[in-house]
Order: sequence, then structure tokens, then C-alpha cells
Amino acid sequence: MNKSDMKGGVESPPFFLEAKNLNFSRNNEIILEDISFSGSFSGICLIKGMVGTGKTTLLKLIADIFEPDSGKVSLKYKDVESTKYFVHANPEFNFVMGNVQDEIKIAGLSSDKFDSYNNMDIDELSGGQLKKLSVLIAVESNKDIVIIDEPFEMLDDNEMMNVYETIVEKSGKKGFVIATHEDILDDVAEVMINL
Ligand SMILES: Nc1ncnc2c1ncn2[C@@H]1O[C@H](COP(=O)(O)OP(=O)(O)OP(=O)(O)O)[C@@H](O)[C@H]1O
Repeated sequence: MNKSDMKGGVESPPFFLEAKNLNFSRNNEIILEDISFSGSFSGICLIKGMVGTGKTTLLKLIADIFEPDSGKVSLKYKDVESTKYFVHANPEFNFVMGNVQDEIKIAGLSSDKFDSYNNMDIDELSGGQLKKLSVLIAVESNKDIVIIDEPFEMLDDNEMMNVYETIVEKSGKKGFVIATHEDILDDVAEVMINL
């Protein structure tokens, strides 16, 4: 641990998310205009806001999927740019192989953790099952941070609680940046960005 990790004898949170004068447009329509914020966290950072305010766009900028028109956004882990795993809101976008076993293999994971899904084709799973599997694969990845767009969509109360527990249990071991309309993570989030 270097000296900068300690403030007054207490370890400071390892993740630092910062946006400075961030601007992003699509087809001549301004989606994000002069957005600035910053925050440190060790587990969960939430992005909240009404429908169409730009949460998905901001997540994709944070994940380096989109480039800002101007300004900057960065997500650091212990002072260096973090490695990131992005989970799309539409769960089908997270699967490219057609088969769960192959999907787990290309994510570099052991199939033991996914016993109940093994030997299944992606099109045999419901939207909710794919959503849950997307999150499970992401949290098992070796990336510093998991960026998830709407982890609770399509889930019933029971599955929502399962996904909540998976995220909370892993937070601290890795970081999460999550956009959601649900309030379930509000109490455990260390940073909340409202768009
Ligand atoms: N490819 C695109 N071209 C033009 N406009 C777009 C494009 N993608 C998104 N937008 C617009 O950008 C705005 C923000 O979209 P975004 O999906 O980031 O919002 P959101 O806050 O995630 O919405 P929701 O709560 O519905 O998930 C919306 O007005 C949307 O119509």
C-alpha cells in the first residue's frame, strides 16, 4: 500500500470516478451537456435519473465504449485506469456464442460456477435468466470494475434479491458502477450520480 492510500490512518476507497465538462451528442442531439462530478468508492456507485436522461450513454462513456465530444471521464483503481467489464441492459447483447458453455469459456471462467446453466443454448433461456447469467459472468470476471446497465430489469422479486445479494457480496472485492431505476441499492451505494 502506498502512502496516498491512507488518510488519517484509514484506507481511502480505491475507485475514483470523475467527469469534467463532459459533452456528448448523437445525430446533432445533445444527450449529455457539461457534466462534471467526482467521487471515491470501494464498492458501489449508482447512476440514477428519469427515463431518457442519459444513464446508458454515461455508462458507455465510463466503459470507453463511447468517446466524449469534449471533456473527459475516467474511472481509476488505485490511481491507474481500471479494467472494466460492461453488461448491457438488453441481456441478449451480452451473449455472442449461442451456447452457455462457450460463453463461459470465452469469458475465461470455470464452468463449475455455472452448473445449472451448462449445456444450455442461449435461446433456451428467458430474458430474466439471461439477465441473471450476464451479471453472474460479469462478477466472476477478473476485471477491477463491473459496469451494469439495469441489472434488475426483467426479474421477479426473488431473483432481484438474488442479484442484489450477488452484487453486495462481491462489492469491496471489486467495484460496481450501476444504472438503475430501482431503489434497492440506494442504502449501500457510496456514490450516487443523479442525471
Ligand atoms: N443512437 C442514438 N441516436 C440518437 N439519440 C440517441 C441514441 N441513443 C440514445 N439516444 C438518445 O439519448 C437520450 C439518452 O438515452 P439513454 O439511453 O442514455 O438514456 P437512459 O437514461 O439510459 O434511458 P432509460 O432510463 O430509458 O434507460 C435519449 O433521449 C435517447 O433518445
